[in-house]
Amino acid sequence: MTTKTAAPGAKTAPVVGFDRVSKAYGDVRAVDGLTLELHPGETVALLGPNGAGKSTTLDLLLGLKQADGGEVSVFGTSPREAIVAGRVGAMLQSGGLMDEVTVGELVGLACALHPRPYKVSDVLARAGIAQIASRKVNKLSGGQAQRVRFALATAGDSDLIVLDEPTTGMDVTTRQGFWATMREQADQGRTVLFATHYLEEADAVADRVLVLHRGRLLADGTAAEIKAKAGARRISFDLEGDIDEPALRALPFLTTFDLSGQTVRIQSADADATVHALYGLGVHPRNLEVAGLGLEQAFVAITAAEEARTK
Ligand SMILES: Nc1ncnc2c1ncn2[C@@H]1O[C@H](COP(=O)(O)OP(=O)(O)OP(=O)(O)O)[C@@H](O)[C@H]1O
Repeated sequence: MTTKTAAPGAKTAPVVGFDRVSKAYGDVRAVDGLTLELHPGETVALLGPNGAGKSTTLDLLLGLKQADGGEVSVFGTSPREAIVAGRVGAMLQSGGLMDEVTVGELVGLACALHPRPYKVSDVLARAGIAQIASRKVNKLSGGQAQRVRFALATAGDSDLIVLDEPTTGMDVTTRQGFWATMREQADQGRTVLFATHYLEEADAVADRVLVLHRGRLLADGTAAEIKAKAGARRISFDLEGDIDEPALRALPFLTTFDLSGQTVRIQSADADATVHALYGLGVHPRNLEVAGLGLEQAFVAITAAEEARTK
């Protein structure tokens, strides 16, 4: 395997280009004027609540669905041309696996169809399914079937790997192995785009996070930038004696409030102002901690704010 690098100064087409792309199902705007570019070597997580348009976006990118408006390009060509040229490997959520064949036969077929195939034995080993190569595909557990889909996505030397919720059903060890392999792929210059509901995975693995909401891009940046964009901070402290809960709940800029025993945990859109007002109540908080949001909390804050804004 060689590392993929562009010639210095070369003007290359983006790996993926979405230019004002829309796709509706009846009244539902699944993808709504989406514009974005992906670049070589990026590992990009696509996040969004249920129904945000993640799968539709990936289907448009893979040419499995046609946009109603706008343009989708992959390596400067149509999705279909890029796929025929073997530049894209994909692992879809529940992509059908041919039931009556064995794992080895199916992976062998994927390798045979790829213009730049890897050795079948290498693909099986990388996906951790060499031991089950002779098993019929319809006899697999959910996690094993996911590994087979992963093997199909990496049957050849593709420049872009697209994964729709790839680790659903995988146990922790398999998941770790899976991401280690993906990191290798990205280190070799491949672009990896994955949709996920596991925000800790996005935080750990992706160097760019896209947050979709109702088919539109709500945030685009590193996980750290997304957390900063959410703005809010977590504040926790302990109080002694009687607690005036209504007064605490009335503190300014609170977005959440939780009182458990003598411990108060809140989120605030302006931690400085909240803490200032807290001392203004004349209480003496102990073990005061102010921390940034995790990606999961930032995601919830950003999408909730958008829900409130568009209500
Ligand atoms: N074939 C279809 N016919 C009608 N509506 C559809 C179809 N596919 C998707 N939708 C609708 O389009 C919207 C976007 O769906 P999509 O599957 O792209 O979202 P998603 O972000 O992948 O969701 P999830 O996280 O639940 O998988 C949803 O409102 C969904 O109900």
